[in-house]
Amino acid sequence: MDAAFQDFYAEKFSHCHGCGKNNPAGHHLKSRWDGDDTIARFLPKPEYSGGVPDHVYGGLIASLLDCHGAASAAAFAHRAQNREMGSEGEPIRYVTASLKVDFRRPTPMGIELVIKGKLRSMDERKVWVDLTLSANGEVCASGEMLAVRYRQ
Ligand SMILES: CCCCCCCCCCCCCCCC(=O)SCCNC(=O)CCNC(=O)[C@H](O)C(C)(C)COP(=O)(O)OP(=O)(O)OC[C@H]1O[C@@H](n2cnc3c(N)ncnc32)[C@H](O)[C@@H]1OP(=O)(O)O
Repeated sequence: MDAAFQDFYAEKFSHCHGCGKNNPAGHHLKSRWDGDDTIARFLPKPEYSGGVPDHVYGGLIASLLDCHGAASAAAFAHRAQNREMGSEGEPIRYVTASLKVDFRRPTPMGIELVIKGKLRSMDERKVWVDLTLSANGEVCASGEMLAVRYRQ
């Protein structure tokens, strides 16, 4: 499988609980291209249940959208410069400035979740990303992110 966007984060930036490869207790979310959009897949462990055992905890859903959106913003910004993540030159990295999540229906446990990102727009320092999280082909949550370029 192709390298994920997060595989190109510097070691010092790889401690995120949601997506950092250097966080042994973390989720290790991996985001990749899906045509012009982005995609990640994740199967929650049973301890991430919500109010009832067969629904996913909303905080985990927000976390998955957060990490996928920030990684997607970085990838979109690279492509806007006709580059890919990991290419030569200064890495372009983004942090989440704002994330709105709509929980549209309960998210079932025990099913691989599909998280997708779509570029809405970008300017010099900001990227707006539309996000969805689906199970069994149904959108369970959607999100809107503003990611801001991290000044190294
Ligand atoms: C912190 C992490 C460090 C490590 C970085 C490594 C990076 C590579 C690895 C990534 C690892 C995985 C990441 C996973 C995703 C997270 O979980 S990231 C962690 C959660 N996010 C944070 O902790 C971010 C905390 N906030 C901040 O650091 C600062 O507020 C920001 C977002 C960098 C912006 O601050 P700033 O650089 O001083 O820029 P500022 O002028 O305030 O804002 C820039 C523009 O954005 C707009 N803006 C800023 N915030 C907002 C907002 N909430 N709503 C609307 N507009 C806003 C401003 O109005 C401004 O617009 P313009 O005037 O340019 O039109």
